[in-house]
Amino acid sequence: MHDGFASADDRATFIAALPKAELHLHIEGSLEPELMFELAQRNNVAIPFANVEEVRAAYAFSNLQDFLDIYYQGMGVLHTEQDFFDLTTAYLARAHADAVRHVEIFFDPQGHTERGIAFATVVLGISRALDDALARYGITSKLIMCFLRHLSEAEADATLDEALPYLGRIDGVGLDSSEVGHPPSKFERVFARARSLDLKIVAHAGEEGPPAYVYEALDLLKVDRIDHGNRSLEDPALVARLAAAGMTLTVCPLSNLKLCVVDDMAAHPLKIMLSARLHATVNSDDPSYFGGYVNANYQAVADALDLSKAELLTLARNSFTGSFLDDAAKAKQLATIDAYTQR
Ligand code: HPA
Ligand SMILES: [Zn+2]
Repeated sequence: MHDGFASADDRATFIAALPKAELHLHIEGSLEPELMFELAQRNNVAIPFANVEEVRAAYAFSNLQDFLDIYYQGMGVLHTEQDFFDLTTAYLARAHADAVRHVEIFFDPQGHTERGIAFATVVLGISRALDDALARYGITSKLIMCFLRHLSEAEADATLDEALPYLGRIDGVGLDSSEVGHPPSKFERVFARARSLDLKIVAHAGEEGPPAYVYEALDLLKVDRIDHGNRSLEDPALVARLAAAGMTLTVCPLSNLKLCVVDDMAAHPLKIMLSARLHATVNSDDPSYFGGYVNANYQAVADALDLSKAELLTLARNSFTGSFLDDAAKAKQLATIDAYTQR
C-alpha cells in the first residue's frame, strides 16, 4: 500500500525519528499564542485578543499579505533579549522533538528595529538560544538575516550596516515579506554587497511571484538557495536549469496550504518537483501560524501524496546537502540517515 512501509502508522513512526535539517523557518513565525500572551503581559503590550482561542481563530488567511499583517502585529510583543531567547529556545525544543539535527533560522531585523528594538537585542537573544541548543541537544545552526522586500533597498542597506558587528554569528542574508510588486531586482546592489562580505544568499521567490522572479533571484542576486520556488514549475526551461544546477528549494507544504498557494494538499507539487529532479526540501516556514512544525509538514505531504520511503529519504538527504554546513559536517549527517535506514 505505502511504498516501503507496512502501514501509514509505520510511515509516521519513520518520519518522526528521521534525522533532518530545517532550512526555512522564520523565528518570529514560531511565536505560539501562549508565549505571545506571556510576553504581552511581561512587556505591558496590548494585543487585540482576549485569549489563545481568539488568536488561533484569527489565523485564517487567503493570501501571503493576510498572514504578514498578523505576523508583524504578533512580533510586537518581542522586546528584550530574553524574549528573543525564550522564543528561539521554544522553537529549538520543538525542533529537537522532531529529530531536527541542524537548523538555518531566518529573522526579520527590520520588523524589530522599526519598532525601536535594537539590532543587538535581537541577534544576541537568538544566538544565545542557538548556542544553548548546541550544548543541550547537539543541534547545529546557521543564522540568516532577511530584508523586508516591501521596504526600500536603502533600508536594506542600512540594515546590512547594522549587521556588520555581528557577522561572526550571521551566515547569510535572505529576502522575504510581500513578494508581488517587489522583485529581486529591487535589491540587486545590497545583495552584491552581502556577497562581497562572504554571506550566503537566499531569497523567497516563486511563492506568489512569477517564474521571472526566480530567474532574477538566480541571475541578479546569485542565490545559493531558493525559498519556496513553487511557481518555477510553470516554466520547463527554469525547472531544467534548477535541476541541472542542483539548486535547493525550501518547500513549505502547510504554509502553501494556509496561504492558498495550493488549494488542496493533494495538489501540492512536491512529488512533481522530486520527479523533475529538483532538490526539494520540507520545512515549516511559520509553524505557529500554519499549523505544524517540520514533522507535521512531512506527514501532511506524505499522507496527501502517498510519499514512499525512498522519497522521504531523498527529502531528508536534500535538507543536509542543501544546507550551509561544511562538507565534513554534511557527510556526518548523511551517515546518520544511512544508519537510520538500516536499523
Ligand atoms: O512565507 C513567507 N513568505 C514571505 N515572507 C514571509 N515572512 C514570513 N514568512 C513568509
Ligand atoms: Zn518563508
